[in-house]
Amino acid sequence: MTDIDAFIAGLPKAELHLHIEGSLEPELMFALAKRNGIAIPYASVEDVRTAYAFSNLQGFLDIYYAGADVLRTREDFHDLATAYFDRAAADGVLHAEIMFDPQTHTARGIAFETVIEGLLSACAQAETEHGLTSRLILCFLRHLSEAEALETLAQAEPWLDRIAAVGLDSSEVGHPPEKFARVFATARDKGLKLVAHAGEEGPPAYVYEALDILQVDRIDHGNRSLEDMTLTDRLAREDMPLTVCPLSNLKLCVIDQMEDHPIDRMLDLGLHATINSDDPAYFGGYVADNYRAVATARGLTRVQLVTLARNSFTGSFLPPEAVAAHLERIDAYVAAQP
Ligand SMILES: Nc1ncnc2[nH]cnc12
Ligand SMILES: [Zn+2]
Repeated sequence: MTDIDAFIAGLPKAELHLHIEGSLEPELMFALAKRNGIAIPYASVEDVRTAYAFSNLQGFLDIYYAGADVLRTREDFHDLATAYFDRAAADGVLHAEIMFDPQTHTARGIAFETVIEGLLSACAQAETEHGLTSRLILCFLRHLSEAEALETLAQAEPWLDRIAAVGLDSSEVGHPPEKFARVFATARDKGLKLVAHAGEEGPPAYVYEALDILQVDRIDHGNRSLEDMTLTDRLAREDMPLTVCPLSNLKLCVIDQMEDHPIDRMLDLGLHATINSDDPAYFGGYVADNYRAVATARGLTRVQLVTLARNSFTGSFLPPEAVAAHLERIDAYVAAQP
């Protein structure tokens, strides 16, 4: 391990953009398929990994939704999230805000309760076993209708005190944030925080809509904001967190090579950028791998890495006193470095 790898592994960090369904490793996919007696269209773990070559977001989503079919019981969701938390804890993650896609499961006849109770029990266990705190973000699939999103929000009603935020994911182009104006207004009225994927493949106009119409608290990805300097100035001025996902950007061809990643440009522009893994089982790495990949390709300094880690806590939905305690942990870690 190089100095910078070790520095990244020990750096206290939060993960703010992680789809729990995207943390389904091929080994667990096979184990759950066996446990639930489900046939899957792959002969081996290697066969699955070979299939994970994507040329855009939709190509990935098709495989990702198919993979989720092995998730059937509360125990499956618990095991999925526990596997993620174990990996995250090993990567120095102290707090994780986890997205889940209930519609991917309710459309297959899996009850909302099964999904969320499995996830919540894993969240409680991660706090006991690793001291890792977490929040849940309920994402609406934007290729489905606003009425279906409202129905999903209604199903979530008994658990709203255990859901931090709602989000918007799936196929971006052709499904602008505006389509979900009423469901986000309803969620805001219920006291939920708001996030949305915007500017991953979609144009800067979608980022404006997420800000002005949905009134989000964070932008997931936001890469294409860099095409519009008026927008980047605004994002910097408003200190709007961007949950950037370098390995995802590479695998989904948002960038051609990691050497082209704009993470340091984002920091130079004063943007509140954070580093995250998005769908680590599909994109080849967890959060520390994402830090390492950009650190190596872009020659990031320790000061820049610390800024990214600080941004992850200040951009989180933790209360101010918890954020302050995490920032102190980062300071103590940095002070203890040789
Ligand atoms: N990167 C991504 N963009 C949109 N929807 C997603 N769902 C899971 N990962 C996603
Ligand atoms: Zn995402």
